[in-house]
Amino acid sequence: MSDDIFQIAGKTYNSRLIVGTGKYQDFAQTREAVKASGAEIVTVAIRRVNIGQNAGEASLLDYLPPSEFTYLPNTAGCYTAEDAIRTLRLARELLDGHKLVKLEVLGDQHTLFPNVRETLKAAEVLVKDGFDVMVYTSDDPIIAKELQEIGCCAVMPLASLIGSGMGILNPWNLRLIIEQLSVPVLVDAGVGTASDATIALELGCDGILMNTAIAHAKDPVRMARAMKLAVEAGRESFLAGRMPKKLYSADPSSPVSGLIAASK
Ligand SMILES: CC(=O)[C@@H](O)[C@H](O)COP(=O)(O)O
Repeated sequence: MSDDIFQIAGKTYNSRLIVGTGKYQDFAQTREAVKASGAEIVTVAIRRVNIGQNAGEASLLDYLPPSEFTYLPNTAGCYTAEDAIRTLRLARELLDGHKLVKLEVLGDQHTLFPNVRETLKAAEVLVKDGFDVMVYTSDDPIIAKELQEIGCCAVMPLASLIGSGMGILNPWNLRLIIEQLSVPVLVDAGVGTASDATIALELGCDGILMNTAIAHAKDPVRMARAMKLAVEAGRESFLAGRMPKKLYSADPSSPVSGLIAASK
């Protein structure tokens, strides 16, 4: 049993990878990729994916049963605090009082950047209403701290724009957020490939949330496996502690003293 515990809202998980469930060919492929990723938490856009809202249609719940996965309903597509709150209250009804949610309130359709003013407003209401709120936000350390103070159970700054696959654009801001917060910090959005995930965990992020990098890979199931390994490698590397960086100079790998003199 590892002593490297990853907890969200008091529950322990083995995997530090949270995956989205959108953008796949069909629910069968979603399931295969999620299984390959090793993720135990799956996030679901309540406005886009059927988990019982549309009776008579295929439901994700049949492919990813809540007995096997922790659901993280999210507010993708919401542009106001009011919309986000309403959406998560609906999710709570659909999932029998479920409390763990992902809040995202978007600023505009072009960037899908978070609207932090509306995000803060919604977070206050949802926390008071008893939700465990994992919150998508910008990589601004001041806002991240405010969200923790409001009572969010995890803060999730973007690596880069949702769906862009641009990777981590500002590792320095992420470092500031990680240093200052005591709740888990997860990178959410912008991952393009497995090395991005490794870097996020190496920086000290507690976990990572991604969707497009897996769903839009040529082989989503294989990429899901790669992400699992990348997250594990990044975490191990973080815990191992990297060798100190030096000024640009070499350091021979073999000893320099006691060398046998070369014969003439
Ligand atoms: C699934 C989800 O919640 C997305 O809104 C999330 O932000 C992931 O972004 P990527 O698709 O860039 O991984």
